[in-house]
Amino acid sequence: MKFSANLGFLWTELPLPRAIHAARAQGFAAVECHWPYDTPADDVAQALAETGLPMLGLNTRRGDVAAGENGLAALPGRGAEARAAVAEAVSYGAAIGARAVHVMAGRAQGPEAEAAFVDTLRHACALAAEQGMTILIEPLNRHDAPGYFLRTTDQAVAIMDRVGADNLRLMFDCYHVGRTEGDVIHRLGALLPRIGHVQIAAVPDRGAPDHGELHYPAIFAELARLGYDAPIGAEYRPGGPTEPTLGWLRPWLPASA
Ligand SMILES: O=C(O)[C@H](O)C(=O)CO
Ligand SMILES: [Mg+2]
Repeated sequence: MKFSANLGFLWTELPLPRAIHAARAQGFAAVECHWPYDTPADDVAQALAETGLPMLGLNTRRGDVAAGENGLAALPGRGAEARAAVAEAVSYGAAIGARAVHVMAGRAQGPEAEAAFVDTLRHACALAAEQGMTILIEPLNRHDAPGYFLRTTDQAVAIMDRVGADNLRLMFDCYHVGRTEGDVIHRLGALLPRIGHVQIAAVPDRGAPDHGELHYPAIFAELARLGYDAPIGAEYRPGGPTEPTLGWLRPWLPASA
């Protein structure tokens, strides 16, 4: 197994370029982030070049976070802002060589929200395809993201079918699936052809993937059996400095690391 450090949660006390170096020093094979937009893309690109780590993905902006917004793509009447957020993410992602953009749906419900989401995703997929990038959508659990449009993996598959784009994939976050859907190992196998990225954290506390309801050694063994060899995103809250929480990673590092 190879792992990607999610720098939206790990090493958040460091500026993003230094966090990329910290991830490399600890043996991660890749990095991913949430909202890197306050950091000049050139600085991120330089850190990636210095470390040799790929940037797997970044998120579209969420909108007015202070007002509780958590994405724009499924908000009826907000299509222009959603498209601008997609354009910004694809442009920033292209500048740093990122492989994927996670388009955040936002808090909305109902057929109009679904139509808005599908419309934004079709646009996003076309834009991302020009850069050879993938678009990801991620169901978020109701405890952490109340009111979020995209709730379940079944709903995500239905949306992907409706959009009908080759570069649209599911972000399968074992934490979110474990919190509300369960049956993680079975779902990974069933959804493998639709999955663009896998993320991990303990359930239910979202700590390091070494305790809690999900037994990650079994999940990693299943992913290996399925032939999944892309880096898995460590998207957990370390609750302090990251290094002391990395015991789970050590068995997966080469002996020299
Ligand atoms: O929270 C998550 O699981 C995400 O992956 C994310 O991108 C931000 O909500
Ligand atoms: Mg996630």
